[in-house]
Formats: sequence, structure tokens, C-alpha cells
Amino acid sequence: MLSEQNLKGIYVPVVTPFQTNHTLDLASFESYLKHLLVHDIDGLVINGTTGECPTTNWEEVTSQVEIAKIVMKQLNKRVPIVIGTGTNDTLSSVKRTERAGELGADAVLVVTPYYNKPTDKGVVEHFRKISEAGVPVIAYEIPGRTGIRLSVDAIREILELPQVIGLKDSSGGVELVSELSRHGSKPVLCGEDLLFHASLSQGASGGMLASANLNTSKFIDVYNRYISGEVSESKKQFDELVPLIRLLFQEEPNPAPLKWILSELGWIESDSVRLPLLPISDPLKEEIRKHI
Ligand SMILES: O=C(O)C1=N[C@H](C(=O)O)C[C@H](O)C1
Repeated sequence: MLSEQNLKGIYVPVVTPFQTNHTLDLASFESYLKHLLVHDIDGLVINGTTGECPTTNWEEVTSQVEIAKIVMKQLNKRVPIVIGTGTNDTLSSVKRTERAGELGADAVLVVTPYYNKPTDKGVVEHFRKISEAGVPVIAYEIPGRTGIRLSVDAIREILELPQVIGLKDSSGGVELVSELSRHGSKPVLCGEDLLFHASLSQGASGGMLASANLNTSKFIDVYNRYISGEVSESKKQFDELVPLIRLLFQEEPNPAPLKWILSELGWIESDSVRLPLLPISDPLKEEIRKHI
């Protein structure tokens, strides 16, 4: 199980590969994981935004977790598994969290409830109920996707819940991580890929980064160099990653660009995404080709 003591380093949110008819492609998932798990990453995230959680069902999540366990066994490697279980319905999130626990999740990733615009107090209660399911919780603040921005006080209250082990911060800046770490906080993982290095310098303990599916060893190097005090070399390495990170997020929505690259690399069979997402445009493909 993950805990606040070991929530650090590079966590990679994985894509959910689909066949061209949009059904789950478990063969691709298996071969993709075999490529990814060559690297010494600190955790895998299944059913995050990158895993297209708005359009997957629980059966599909279960199959992916089972495949991940099989691949890890084959590779004789145990990497913590984080499962995305957060929805905007507290009861459903609790049930998913309990099921994730039964599947052997090391932690769950729970996004701030989106769309129904609860108050800070309601969101704290949402996390309290989910945390009572007995599985370590990583709270996930991403106002750009959820439509609400929590106050720092509400985030502190959530982080004080005993089963909440840390925060994934995609708040859009480094003010939050800076404010939390200034007063001593449970670990904060950066979830805003372009801000990874800046977040480390403000006290983040690592990153949960879709872009780390590519150039994985370089992301690990950025992190390792940073924590061993080689700050400027770490920044230099990170700067080299920036152009591709921009292309993964700024033109068309994650994970469509990433899936296209993974399919070009032959790691997954198809770049298929489920509606309302669409495969990326030809101009973006041309642009990305210059960087891979
Ligand atoms: O799947 C995730 O978890 C992530 N999602 C973010 C997003 O798509 O907004 C990006 C981050 O790299 C990880």
C-alpha cells in the first residue's frame, strides 16, 4: 500500500488502448505495459484522465488491473497501482474505491467532484466518506477540468483526513504547492506536466505525468537529479522535454496525442479514443513527427 511516507517520484498514468471498433484492447495494454515497466517508475495510474475514465466501465478497469498484475509478475517487478475512482457522485465513488481495494489497489486517485458545483464543505465531506473505505486516497485538484477551485483551507482539511495520503496538484500554477509545503504538508505530486520542474522547486514530491509515458527515463532522471541536488542539470534535461509536452496538451485533448504517438511507436495497435474525444488532426501529427 502507498502511504504519505512513500508517495514520491514518477507516477505514470496509462492509456486505455481500444481497437478500431472502440472495444478494449487488452493485448495492446499488455505489450504497452511491457515497454513501460522496463523503467523504474514509482507507480502506475489506471483509469485516470489519460485512461479515459469518463468513458470506461468498471469491468474494463478490472481487466486492466488484472493484466498489470500479470505483467508485473512476468517481469518480476512490483510497481504500486493507483486506480482512478473519483466521480461526482459520493456513493458511487465510495463503491468504486471499495472495489479498487478488493482489486489490490495501492491507492486510489479521487478527483474533486465536477459539474454539480458543491461547496468546499460538501467536497470535504465527499472525501471523508471515500476515505472511510479503507484504501489510501490521493486527492486530485484540477479546476480546469472540474469547474470548481477548492480553497487552500479546504485542501488542508482534506489532507488532514487519516486515509488521504497526498494531493495531485493540477491547479494550473505553483502557488498551491508552494503554500502547502511552506506550512508542512502531506506529499504533493505535480499533475501539470509543463510545471513539473517548477513544482519540484516549490516542494512537490514528484509528478503524476501523462507525458512520462514517453521519454520515461529522462523524466526519472529529471527527478533523481533534482533530489540529489543537481538542480540546473535537472532543469536542462526538463527543458528538452518541454516542446513535446506542449504538443501533448496544448492543441488537442489528452490522451489523443499520446495515443497516436504510442500507436506510431507500435506500443499499441490503434490510436482509437472514445467519443466525444477524437483522434488527432493531420496538422498536429505533422507537428509531433518533428519531435519523435
Ligand atoms: O491521467 C492523469 O492522471 C493525468 N491527467 C492530466 C490531464 O489529462 O489533464 C495530465 C496529467 O499528466 C495526468
